[in-house]
Amino acid sequence: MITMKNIIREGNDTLRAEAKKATFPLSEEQQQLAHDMMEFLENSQDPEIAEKYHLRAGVGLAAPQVDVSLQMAAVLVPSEDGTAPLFKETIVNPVIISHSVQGAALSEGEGCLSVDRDVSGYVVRHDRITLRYYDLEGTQHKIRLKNYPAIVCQHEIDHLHGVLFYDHIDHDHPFTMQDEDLVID
Ligand SMILES: CNC(=O)c1cccc(C)c1Nc1nc(N2CCN(c3ccccc3Cl)CC2)nc(N2CSC[C@H]2C(=O)NC)n1
Repeated sequence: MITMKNIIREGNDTLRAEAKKATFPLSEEQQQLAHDMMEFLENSQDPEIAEKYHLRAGVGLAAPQVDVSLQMAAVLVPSEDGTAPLFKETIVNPVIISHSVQGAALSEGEGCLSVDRDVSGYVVRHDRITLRYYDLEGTQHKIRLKNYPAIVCQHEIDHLHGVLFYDHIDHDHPFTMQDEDLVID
């Protein structure tokens, strides 16, 4: 299982590299990694397992964060009421093919499993995106996401291109955003 010791932190060059596009069929090893990444997110969101294994909770994990420079990320955004997740998918070779002009940012800022410090400020992203990606079988998908799931996917796609959330923060005006941008709780 993946634990925090497998997650690389700021300063590791892999976090700033352009990850390699996956080719299909994925290797057994790459398929196992996808499974392990999703399992990490599930474990991290379970208070008992997270406490037992000292896991930081996350809703997304990109392969470069476990030192594998491959364009693959696991996303598991739970619903408020604990029923079916808002979004659960392993996205391979994801591309944002269109997006809203309107921006959005998490009201509390963003955290990252690879950043062991609080960096405050609005991370303004696209509120709505049309995302093209491949699943583990190599089937192409084109979906529209908005608000929190859209923000999480943009955060994970950034990791595949060596971008970290605080690269987007205007440190002179960290809590300034356009009037039409949304603040998401
Ligand atoms: C500095 N302020 C903050 O971090 C911050 C502070 C307050 C609120 C938010 C909303 C903040 N922001 C933020 N909170 C999260 N979590 C909230 C708690 N949750 C969770 C926790 C426990 C069980 C189950 C779950 Cl689900 C896990 C996810 N996640 C992200 N990000 C940024 S996009 C990728 C995603 C990620 O997985 N990061 C590790 N940001």
